[in-house]
Amino acid sequence: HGSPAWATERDPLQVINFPVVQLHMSLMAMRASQKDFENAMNQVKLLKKDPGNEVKLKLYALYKQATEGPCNTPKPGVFDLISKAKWDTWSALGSLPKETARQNYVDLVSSLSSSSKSSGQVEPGADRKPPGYETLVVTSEDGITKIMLNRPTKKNAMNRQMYHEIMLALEAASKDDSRITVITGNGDYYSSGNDLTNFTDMASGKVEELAKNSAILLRNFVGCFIDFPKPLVAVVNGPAVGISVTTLGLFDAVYSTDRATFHTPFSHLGQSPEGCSSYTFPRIMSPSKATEMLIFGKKLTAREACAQGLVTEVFPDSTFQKEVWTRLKAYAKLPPNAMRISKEVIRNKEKEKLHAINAEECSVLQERWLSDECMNAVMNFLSRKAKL
Ligand SMILES: CCCCCCCCCCC/C=C/C(=O)SCCNC(=O)CCNC(=O)[C@H](O)C(C)(C)COP(=O)(O)OP(=O)(O)OC[C@H]1O[C@@H](n2cnc3c(N)ncnc32)[C@H](O)[C@@H]1OP(=O)(O)O
Repeated sequence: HGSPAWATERDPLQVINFPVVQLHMSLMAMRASQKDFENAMNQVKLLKKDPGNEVKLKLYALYKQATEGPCNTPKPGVFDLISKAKWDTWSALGSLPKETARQNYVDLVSSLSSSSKSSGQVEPGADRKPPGYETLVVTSEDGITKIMLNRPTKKNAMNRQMYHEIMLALEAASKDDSRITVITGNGDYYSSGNDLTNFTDMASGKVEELAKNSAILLRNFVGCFIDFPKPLVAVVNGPAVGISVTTLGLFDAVYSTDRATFHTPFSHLGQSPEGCSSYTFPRIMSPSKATEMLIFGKKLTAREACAQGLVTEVFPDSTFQKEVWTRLKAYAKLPPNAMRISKEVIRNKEKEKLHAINAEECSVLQERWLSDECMNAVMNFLSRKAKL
């Protein structure tokens, strides 16, 4: 975990990369003195749990408003995401008086300190808890390990952290005593695919090195799906885009709500297929149907994706969760060794081939990421000129 620059500047925010804690704004009527304000600044440095970026931005904005007044500095450029987020939050405070900002800052820190103290108490058995994830919620019950993508406000876009955490969660699930592993999304999307802000690092130079490292990350990520030993099921709770669609070809079953759509707009983004889809999709759905999706970016409805064989079964959205989980719980009662060995028999013949395809796709993409076509498409999205 690398701390972003804004967390290490001389702001009153010094810590990062712990799970988000719940924010409870205190409505204290008392006015905060300068001394209270200074105490609060010191308290922030002592917080045991990171309050999460949203709260830290709020703290930053209140601090600036309390000490400098309304924001009147120039708006940072589109690629300077962190400065822009700070600027946006400070600007949003408008003409809030300095005293009120100071009071709000003190109240906010006080609520964080009490929440940090109460969550610091050790629960019985806490030492047996699985490691925390920032971008996922991972649970295991009834023989099923559920890996839920958990960035709903970003439509579960996959940032670097999420790629790493999915790999870790799959590794853990392959070894735990569950029989089936499920990937699903929190909120209205399954996933909007690669987080396009992953590209903003390219603005900081060393682009070839970054593209090379990203290709390694992608290859390892897809490799985890190719090698996963237990039945792997996608519970597609909403629209799916990009890499969240292509990897479906490596799952053992894909259950979808009728609200979902399946979209791989690689040409629109100046990119090319990954997740072994250049191999799996033509086999699953026919070469020409795969062309429509992977080259022309045709978006499929869930029913169309089912007719093409990418989706195993579609359920009405109103009964989706209930029906799918009832079915999965029944499947999870089947003998685990038989399921694992059957998967081996079905998949092992293809494994070597899939790893070779994966390597080739990643090396093509490494070049694509450096192309004008790709950079223009990403910039259009980030500057709010384009959406899918
Ligand atoms: C060299 C660098 C390489 C990088 C690292 C490589 C790692 C491996 C790469 C693997 C290759 C993968 C390829 C793909 O997956 S291609 C697909 C990429 N995805 C997209 O192009 C989708 C972009 N998003 C959209 O078009 C729309 O957001 C969407 C249609 C999905 C939803 O529209 P809607 O209007 O309903 O919602 P919002 O746009 O308002 O979204 C809410 C907030 O979520 C943010 N968001 C959504 N999707 C993404 C995304 N993919 N990347 C970044 N951010 C995303 C959106 O900006 C909103 O944020 P704010 O509330 O802050 O505005």
